[in-house]
Amino acid sequence: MADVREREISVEQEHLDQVYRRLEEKIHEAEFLMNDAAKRGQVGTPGALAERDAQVFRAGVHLNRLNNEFEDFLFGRIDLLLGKDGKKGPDGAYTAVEPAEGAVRAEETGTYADIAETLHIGRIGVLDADYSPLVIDWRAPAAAPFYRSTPVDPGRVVRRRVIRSKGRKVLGVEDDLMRPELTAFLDGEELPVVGDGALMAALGQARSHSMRDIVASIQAEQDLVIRAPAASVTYVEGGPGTGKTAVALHRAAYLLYQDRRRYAGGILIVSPTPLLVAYTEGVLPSLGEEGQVAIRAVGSLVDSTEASVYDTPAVARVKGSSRMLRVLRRAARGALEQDPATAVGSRAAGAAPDPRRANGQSPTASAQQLAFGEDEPEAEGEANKGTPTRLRVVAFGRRLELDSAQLSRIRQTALNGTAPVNLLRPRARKLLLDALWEQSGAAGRHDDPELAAELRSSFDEDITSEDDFLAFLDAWWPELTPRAVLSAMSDERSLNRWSRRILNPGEVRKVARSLRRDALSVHDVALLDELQAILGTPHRPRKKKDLDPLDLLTGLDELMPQREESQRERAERLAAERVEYAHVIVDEAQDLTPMQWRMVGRRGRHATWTVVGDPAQSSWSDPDEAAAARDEALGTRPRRRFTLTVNYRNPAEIADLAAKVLALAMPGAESPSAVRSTGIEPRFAVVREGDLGQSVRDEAARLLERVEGTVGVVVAMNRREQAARWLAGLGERVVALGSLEAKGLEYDATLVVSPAEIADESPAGLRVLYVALTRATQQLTVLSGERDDPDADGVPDLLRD
Ligand SMILES: Nc1ncnc2c1ncn2[C@@H]1O[C@H](COP(=O)(O)OP(=O)(O)OP(=O)(O)O)[C@@H](O)[C@H]1O
Repeated sequence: MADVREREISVEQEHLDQVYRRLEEKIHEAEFLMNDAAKRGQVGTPGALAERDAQVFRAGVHLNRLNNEFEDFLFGRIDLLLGKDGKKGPDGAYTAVEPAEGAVRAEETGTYADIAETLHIGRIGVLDADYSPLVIDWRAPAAAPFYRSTPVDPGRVVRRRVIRSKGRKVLGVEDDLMRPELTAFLDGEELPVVGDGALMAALGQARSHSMRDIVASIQAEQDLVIRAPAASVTYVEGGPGTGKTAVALHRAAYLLYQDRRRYAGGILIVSPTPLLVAYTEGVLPSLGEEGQVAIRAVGSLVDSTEASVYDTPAVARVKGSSRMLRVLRRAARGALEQDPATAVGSRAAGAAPDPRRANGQSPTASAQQLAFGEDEPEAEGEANKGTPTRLRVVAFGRRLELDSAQLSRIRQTALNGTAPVNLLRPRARKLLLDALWEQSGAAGRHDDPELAAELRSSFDEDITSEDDFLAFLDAWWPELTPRAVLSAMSDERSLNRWSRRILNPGEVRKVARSLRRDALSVHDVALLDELQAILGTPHRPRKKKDLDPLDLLTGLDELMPQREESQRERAERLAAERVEYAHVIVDEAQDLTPMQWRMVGRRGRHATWTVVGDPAQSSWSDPDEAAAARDEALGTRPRRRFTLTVNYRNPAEIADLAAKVLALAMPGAESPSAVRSTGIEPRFAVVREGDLGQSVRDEAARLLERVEGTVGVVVAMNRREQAARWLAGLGERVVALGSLEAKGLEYDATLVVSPAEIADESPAGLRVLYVALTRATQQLTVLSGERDDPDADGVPDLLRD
C-alpha cells in the first residue's frame, strides 16, 4: 500500500511539475509584455501610451495572480467515465454530466470501465500551450463534479482525489471512490485508490487564529449553495459548524468568477464582530479574490466609525428595536431646536453637546451667530443659551422682526416637508423670507406682476446678503450631523420628549446614560446610519482631487488602481467610497437587530443577497421583530432556501452536550449531525476554593497542554476584562472572549465558564450559551461556579439530563 501511495504521489508530482513549467512560461510572457509596454511608453505618442497602459495593466494583473496562486496551487483530481455527448467546453473539458451508454461494461465477473478523462482542479485554470486543460479553476462548471459527486449520485466520476502540496512539492493524496463496485482502468492499468478521504484529514487539523479555505473538501450540500444562481435571495440555514461561514466566503469567490462584470459593483460581507472579520478575512485572498469584496463588522458599516463597546442587553434591546425609528425621526427634528437648559455653557461636562458643534462650527462662531440686531446687547448675553428666538433684519429701510411664535410656526411648516431634515433648510429659508416680505408691506406696492417679482427678488437679495441673516439661519436651522443628534439624545429631558409614548422612562434613562459615554457601541452605529438617512447630506460642490497630469493624460490612474496601494487597501478604499453593493452576504444573520437590518438593507437596495444564519444561535431577544425587519430589507425578492445538515466542527461528544441546551433554548429544534467523533467526553470542573480566576487559569492551562492549536475561554460579557487578566502570560494560543464575541469562531479547545452566568445575561442567554458550547473542534471543559449548582460530578444544572 505504501508503494502505491508513493507511486501515486510521484504521478501527481509529475503533473504539478508540468503545471509549474507552464506557469513559468506564462510569467515570462507577462514580464516580456511589461517590459515591452514600458519600452513603447518611451515612444510617447498618445496612442502608444494608451496601449502601453492597457498592456501594463493586463500583465500586472496576470503576474500578481500567478505569484499569489503559487502556494497550494493544485488540490484535486477527478477521473471520469466517457460522457454522453462527447462535447467539450471552453476550458477543454467534456461537458456531459452523465456517462455515455456503454461507458460501463457488465461482464460475468463484474462491471468494468475505462477512464476517459482526467481533470485536475486548482485555484485558477491553466491551459497548456495546445489549449488542453492542465488545471481547471475550482469554480468552473467542469470542476463541479469534484464537489457534487457522491456514491449515491456519482455522475461520471469514478475516483475523486484530494492532493496535498506545499509550494512545488506534492505531500500526499487521499482518494474517495464514487463507484466502488466498478473496476476501472486508466491507460490499461487498474485505477489505484489511496487513503481514507480528505475530509477527515482536514477536520482533524489543529486550528489557528485564521480560518482556512475548504476548497479541497467542499461537500455536495455545500456546493449546491456556493453555486446557486444569484438571482434573488439565497437563504441558508444550518446549525453550528455546518460550514455556513465557509460557504458564504466561497460563494463570494464563486460569484466573482462567474460574473466578474456584474459584481464589479462590489460584494459586501457583513459579519457580527471584528473578531470574526479578522478570523475570516484571509480566506478570500487564498481563493484568489480580494479587491471586490469588503468584509465588515456590523459595528463598522458606517464609514469612519468603529464601535468598540457593547451595550448592556437591556439597552441593546431598546436601541436595536424598530421603535427607535420614530424616536430618531423626532430627535432629528427636535435637535434643530436647542433647549436653553441643555445648550452649551449651561450643562455640566459630559452632558449632551450642542448638535451644531459636531458640524465643525466652533462654539464661538455659534455665539456670534446668535447675536442679531445691532441694538440688542442682551442678545449677546443669550448667545450660549440655545436656538435664537427672534430674527431682526433691516430691509428697504425698515426694521423687520419675527418673534419666537412666528419662528416656531415657520419651523413647523418647513418640517412638514418630506425631504431629509438637512435638505429642508432651503424651504425654511424661503418661508422666513416670505414672512418678512409680508411684514414689509411691499407686496401690495405694484400691480404689475413683473415689477412685483423684481421688487421681491431685490428684497430677498437684500436680506440674504446680510451676514446677520446668514448667521441667524446657521444657528436657527443648523446642518445637523448624525453624531450631533445622537449626542443631543444623551440629554435625558430631550430624549424623554422625543420618546413620548414610544419608550418608557426607565428605557429613556438607560439609553440616555449609555449615549453619554465617549465610545460608540455596536448598536449606536445602526442609529447613526438611520440618522444619516433621516438628515440627508446637502449637496456641496466636490473638490477636484489632485491628479498627476501624466495620469490624466494616459488614463493610467483608472487602468492601474492597484499601482500604489495593496489589494487590501484598495478594497478598503472602495468599501469606504461605496454606499451600495451588487451582492450582499450576511453572516450570522440571526443576530441582526431590526435597526441593523435597516442599515444593511440600505447597502443592497438593488443587490442580490445571500443570507446565512441559525435561529437557534440568535442573541436577539425578539426574533419575530427581527424577521419582519429582515423581510422588509430584502423586499419582495423571491427566496431560495437551503439547509445545511452536517456539523463539521464539533465531535459528536461535544455536539451531544450542546444539544441539551438547544432543547431548552428552542424546544423541538434539530441539531445537525456531527460528522466525526473523538472518544473524548467533555470535562466538567468546579471552581476550587472559591477562586474563580485561578480555576479558570488552571483549566485553560490544562487544555493548552492537550491541544496543539488554540484555546478559547468564553465568559459572560461583564467578565471579559477580568478573564483576560486571569489568562495573562499563558501565551498567544489562548484567548478570553465575552459570550457575544464567540460568534462564528472556533478553537481546538474551549473552556466555558459558568453556563448559568451566560444564560442569565439576557433573554436570549440560553441561545448564547448554545453558541459558546459549540466552538470546540476537539475538547470542551465546562467550569461551574456556585450559581450553576453543579452535581457531584461537577455537571451544572443546565447541562444535566
Ligand atoms: N467541507 C468542508 N471541509 C472541511 N472543513 C469544513 C467543511 N465545511 C466546514 N468545514 C469546517 O468546519 C468548521 C465550521 O465551519 P463554519 O465556521 O463555516 O460553520 P458555521 O456553520 O458558520 O458555524 P457557526 O454557525 O457555529 O458559526 C470550520 O473549521 C470549517 O473550515
